[in-house]
Amino acid sequence: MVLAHDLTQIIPGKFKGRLFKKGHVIRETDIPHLLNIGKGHIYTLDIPEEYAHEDEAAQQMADAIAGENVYAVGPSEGKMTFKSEIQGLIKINPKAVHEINELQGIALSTLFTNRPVEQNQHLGGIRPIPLMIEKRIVREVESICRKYAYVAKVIPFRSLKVGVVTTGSEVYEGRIEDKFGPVVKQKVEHFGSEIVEQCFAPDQSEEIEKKITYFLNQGVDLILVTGGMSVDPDDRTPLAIKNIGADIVRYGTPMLPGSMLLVSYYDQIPILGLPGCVMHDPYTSFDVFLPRILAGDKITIQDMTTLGYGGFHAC
Ligand SMILES: Nc1nc2c(c(=O)[nH]1)N[C@H]1C(S)=C(S)[C@@H](COP(=O)(O)OP(=O)(O)OC[C@H]3O[C@@H](n4cnc5c(N)ncnc54)[C@H](O)[C@@H]3O)O[C@H]1N2
Ligand code: MOO
Repeated sequence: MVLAHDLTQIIPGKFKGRLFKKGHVIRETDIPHLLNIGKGHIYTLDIPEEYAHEDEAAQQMADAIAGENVYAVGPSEGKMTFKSEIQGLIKINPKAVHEINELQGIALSTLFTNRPVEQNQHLGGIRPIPLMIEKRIVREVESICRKYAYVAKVIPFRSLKVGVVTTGSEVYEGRIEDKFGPVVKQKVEHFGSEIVEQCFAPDQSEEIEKKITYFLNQGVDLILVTGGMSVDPDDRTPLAIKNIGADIVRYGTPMLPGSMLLVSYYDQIPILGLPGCVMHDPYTSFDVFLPRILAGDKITIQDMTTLGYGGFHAC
């Protein structure tokens, strides 16, 4: 007899995958292996006209869901897996995902939207739950996908010229070595952008303003001002950003770490005030907004205020 679907073996901690492939002709020597994974009975294939086999349905739905720069691999065990063609920012439409999952017998699972992804990174997967599913349901998935501009896509990062102003009299006067520059450089370069120059300023608003203005005149695409973001009398960065006339989206971000982050725009140029934790903690609110800015998103106040729910990252 011919197997109607893939058969899965799970050995905890060691293996989870396909032991027998759909279409395999079962031989006598397979029987002990089948019994070892608990299969005393198997399905043979007799699909009514109005139904689609899980593999075929998964493939058809994956084609409808995969948008720009997303491709799908499979089917394996009735599932198609989405992957990214490029490094970029993933955009998932949660409304569409929820609507698809409300259909009987469909499981679509994705990453959260607005996360950076690497080339070939797994983004999600879709499978019908039963072995066969009504073709009508598959068509409904396709029509939901047509209704929205996208369900899943990846936006490439732009290559921006970035200016860094590092504040702190202790660094400016050479009392301590700058540790902020290398961290910010590594993060910016990882996404394919470039720090054109790093300037240093003491804890004086006018000096910080001069350096920000210098970068605006240089025509950089993004300005990062490091340190001086909290409450000491020597923390002058928010004042300096305000004084040069930038529109402050928000000073204070409900995420830990990174609560003292400031996002602002001068014309279209984003100017970010980065608190000390960005230098110290591996994942902060800066890691949320940097990839979005590089992908061309304009950061809104809602983007910032909604970060609190789920925004606690052990700080
Ligand atoms: N009473 C309060 N204390 C703190 C608050 C607060 O709201 N109330 N916020 C905390 C948060 S959150 C953060 S994050 C930190 C740091 O904020 P700052 O951005 O103001 O950091 P600084 O005061 O400029 O420096 C703190 C620390 O880091 C060293 N530093 C700064 N820049 C550099 C550099 N380029 N290279 C090496 N080291 C650097 C600096 O010497 C200080 O030791 O504030 C919390 N506290
Ligand atoms: O800006 Mo601070 O991270 O909340 O540590």
